[in-house]
Amino acid sequence: MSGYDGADRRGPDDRRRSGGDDRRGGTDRRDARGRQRGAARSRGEQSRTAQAPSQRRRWSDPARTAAFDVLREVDGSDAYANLVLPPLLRERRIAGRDAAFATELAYGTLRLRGRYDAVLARCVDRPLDRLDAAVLDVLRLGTHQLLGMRVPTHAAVSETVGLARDRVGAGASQFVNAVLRRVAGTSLDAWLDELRTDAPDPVTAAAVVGSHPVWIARALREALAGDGRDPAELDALLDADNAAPRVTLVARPGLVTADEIRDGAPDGLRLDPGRWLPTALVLAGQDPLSVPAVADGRAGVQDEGSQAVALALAAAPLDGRDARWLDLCAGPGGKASLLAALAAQRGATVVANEVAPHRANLVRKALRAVPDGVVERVRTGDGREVGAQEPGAYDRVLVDAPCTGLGALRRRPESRWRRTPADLTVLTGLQRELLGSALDAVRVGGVVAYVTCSPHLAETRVVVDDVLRRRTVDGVPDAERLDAREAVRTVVTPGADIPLGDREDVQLWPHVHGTDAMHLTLLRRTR
Ligand SMILES: C[S@@+](CC[C@H](N)C(=O)[O-])C[C@H]1O[C@@H](n2cnc3c(N)ncnc32)[C@H](O)[C@@H]1O
Repeated sequence: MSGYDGADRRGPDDRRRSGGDDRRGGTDRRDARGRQRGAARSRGEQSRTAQAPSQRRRWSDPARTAAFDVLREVDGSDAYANLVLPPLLRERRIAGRDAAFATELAYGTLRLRGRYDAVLARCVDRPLDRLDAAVLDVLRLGTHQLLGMRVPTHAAVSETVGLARDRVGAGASQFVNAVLRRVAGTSLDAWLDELRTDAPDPVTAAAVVGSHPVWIARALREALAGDGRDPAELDALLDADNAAPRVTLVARPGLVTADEIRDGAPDGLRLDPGRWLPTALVLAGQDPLSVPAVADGRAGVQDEGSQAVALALAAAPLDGRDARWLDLCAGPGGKASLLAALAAQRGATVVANEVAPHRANLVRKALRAVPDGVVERVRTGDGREVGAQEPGAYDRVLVDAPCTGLGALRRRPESRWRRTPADLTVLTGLQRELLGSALDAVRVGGVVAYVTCSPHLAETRVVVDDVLRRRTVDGVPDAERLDAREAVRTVVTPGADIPLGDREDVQLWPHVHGTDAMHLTLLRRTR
């Protein structure tokens, strides 16, 4: 081990100087194994043999530097990686394979941070929280290249050591070199066996190997069991959270069809049918905005699970008037636009409510292709007040409640490390109030869809049970559960045999359905 003590010895000017050279990126010179072909030559470096060892690899390559900068931004400013990385790649003109490499490196490292920290803790002679945070991020990036990507050991170590030298300092680079060689000395399978064996109990083992906080692994295991599934599926579920999700498009009914999207797509763009829904198309890798229908709002980017719950609300059986629909928590407008497209076909109108003004603006933008007159208004306000302000005014109401997002962890690489059990207390209180307001806002006989992108039982079944209990008079609640499975089955592609369990509510799962873990309960107001 080197004598590096974890301190960042360079001043900020040094850091700025070494970081200011990133615009050299943008060439498509990376080979399939993560090496940059001719990178040294393109930087005008001397040949390796002509250099003194201390001068070797003065610059790290742009893709690794970009991934490192994203990790620092996520760690230091609580930023969201998927908001930081794309503009950073554009600004530095990093494209093609380099962009794909930087994206996999940044997102994969963030997702698998828990697993890699457990490995690194076995290779470093002090607690990880005593390392300089930048050094720890460099080590995580190197470990992901070694254990999570197919980068050859030599390239992974030497390029990461170069990154450490550039971004942190020479002392750190020796330390990084020593630690990464220890990581590389054991295979991924052997590391995982060791982590599993050392864990105090099976859930902790699954959490460490599957790179989730233990409290989340425990909650997901309970949710699987609560949905009648085998808790042993936990490993598969955690694995699914660690895989990059595919980009799924929605063809908004009446505005465009899946076939029309395909016909209008640029040459060479691959669009496959969705797994469950006729409205869904899967895009292979490209920028969704290159699809004309996405650019003009007739289509959008939307997970198939999100499409399914919105379509199911519109398909739920309803007696009598079906003229006014409400989306109580609409921002940024994905489900509101799908509902509005359906409402246009059925002669209904939609009110979209959102508490955050900037997100209400996103809803307006998302609704731009919906025919005039269908959207009654986009209202900026607290959804908890709508029930009291407009009692019984709506025929269908969607409550897509703010939640922990534990069902969409694969989309937000860092979020699992930010969430805490304390978030549940705040969110579940809000969820109860929003569902109560929705039940007040719907007419007798009307339908409410309670939706979360979390399978956590405290956010799903417990909220619904509790709200119904509070609305009970003489032992009878004023709303009843409908069979949400039936509603979902009516909207899936004919012949698609979607597994939906044996409860009336629907819980989708990434490892089973390939969707986010969306929850749907359908309720009918009875009095
Ligand atoms: C899960 S997101 C909704 C996603 C949206 N339905 C879609 O498909 O694009 C929850 C939304 O609820 C909003 N929200 C939070 N508290 C709210 C409240 N008290 N009233 C209304 N909306 C609220 C959040 O700002 C967020 O935009």
